[in-house]
Amino acid sequence: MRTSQKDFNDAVSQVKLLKEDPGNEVKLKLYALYKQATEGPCNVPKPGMLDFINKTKWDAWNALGSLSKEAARQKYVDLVSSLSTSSKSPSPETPAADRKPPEGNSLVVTSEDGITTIRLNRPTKKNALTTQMYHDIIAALQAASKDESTITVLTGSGDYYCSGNDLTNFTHLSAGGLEEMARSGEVLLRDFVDCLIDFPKPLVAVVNGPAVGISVTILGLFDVVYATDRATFHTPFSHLGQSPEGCSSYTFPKIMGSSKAAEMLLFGKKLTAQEACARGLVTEVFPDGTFQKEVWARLKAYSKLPPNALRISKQIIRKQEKEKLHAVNAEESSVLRERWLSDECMNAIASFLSRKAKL
Ligand SMILES: CCCCC/C=C/C(=O)SCCNC(=O)CCNC(=O)[C@H](O)C(C)(C)COP(=O)(O)OP(=O)(O)OC[C@H]1O[C@@H](n2cnc3c(N)ncnc32)[C@H](O)[C@@H]1OP(=O)(O)O
Repeated sequence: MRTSQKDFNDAVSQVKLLKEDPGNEVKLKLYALYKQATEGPCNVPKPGMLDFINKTKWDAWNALGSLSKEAARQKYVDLVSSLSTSSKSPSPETPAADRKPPEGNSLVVTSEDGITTIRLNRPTKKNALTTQMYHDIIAALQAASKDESTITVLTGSGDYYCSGNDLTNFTHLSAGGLEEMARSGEVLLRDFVDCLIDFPKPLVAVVNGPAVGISVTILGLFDVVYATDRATFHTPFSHLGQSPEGCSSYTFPKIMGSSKAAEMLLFGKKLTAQEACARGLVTEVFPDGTFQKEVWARLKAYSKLPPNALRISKQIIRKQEKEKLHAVNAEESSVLRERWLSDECMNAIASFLSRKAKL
């Protein structure tokens, strides 16, 4: 059956009324089909490499090749109709457990039983770290260093611990363009990692699921790392045209030996929790079913230890390394600034944004 112009116009109006955001991948498909349906095959010049968003949209439109306007209209209408069906609000009978939890603040900080917990809370984005979240974690660590708690914990909500840097951070360009974005990224990264290096109390990572990128590299700066057996540890820097940060170029070889570190940091070998534990990056692995119960019981017991003794002991353990770690952090951050401006990195980010590549 042919799609009429009216069906198409109705579908265009329906998109504006969708109750749920259909996500970037679908929005990109809708954009491309709309352009093809209204203007025909893509014949406008390709946007520059730095113009991530418009380049991604152009790629999606261009990928439709010589698809006819009518076929594009039909695909657009079909896609919108599938979205309208799937985004109906849940009926009153839908059990609460089947509904998505509300996603409020991206970072939730709580203090209880002598433990300050900093929880990454963007489960639908696998707890990817936005620029604002780096600032908020710095502020939370600064507050935790002075509060009454004995131990500080970093963990995640949902099925992931953290998928690393939010790759859309690269698309928020200010008037200073990419150079300015890279410069401010360097400063933010250095401040964030400095804060972890200087953190005065026991710092524990409760790794509740897979960890990627910077959420893995900074583990070398934690005092204890507990992981569910579902966790994986992945540092795909070369795939992203980037280089290691979080002092991992120094801590990883020290923790696991240079060739095991190189396998992770150069070739992006993804480790299971057991492998990470065998290499010394993880302190202990727990079965997923009892992970939360066992870990929090253990931490509650540790939090009753005398806080000043813990603080002083941590200081003496870490003291010799601090200067070295700050120097490594400054160098890694500066190298990354240049990497972010490279074609290799820009192509990798553009590729993620256009959903051509998954790690
Ligand atoms: C200023 C400091 C800079 C510090 C430098 C740091 C460097 C790094 O951390 S490098 C590592 C960066 N991270 C990645 O490259 C991971 C990219 N993500 C993925 O490869 C995958 O999403 C996945 C393997 C983490 C999960 O795959 P899957 O289970 O199939 O789930 P989805 O891909 O559908 O993800 C759901 C949803 O979340 C969005 N998302 C996930 N990770 C990120 C991310 N790192 N940045 C931005 N967005 C992310 C993903 O796009 C999906 O969103 P929607 O399509 O809108 O649903």
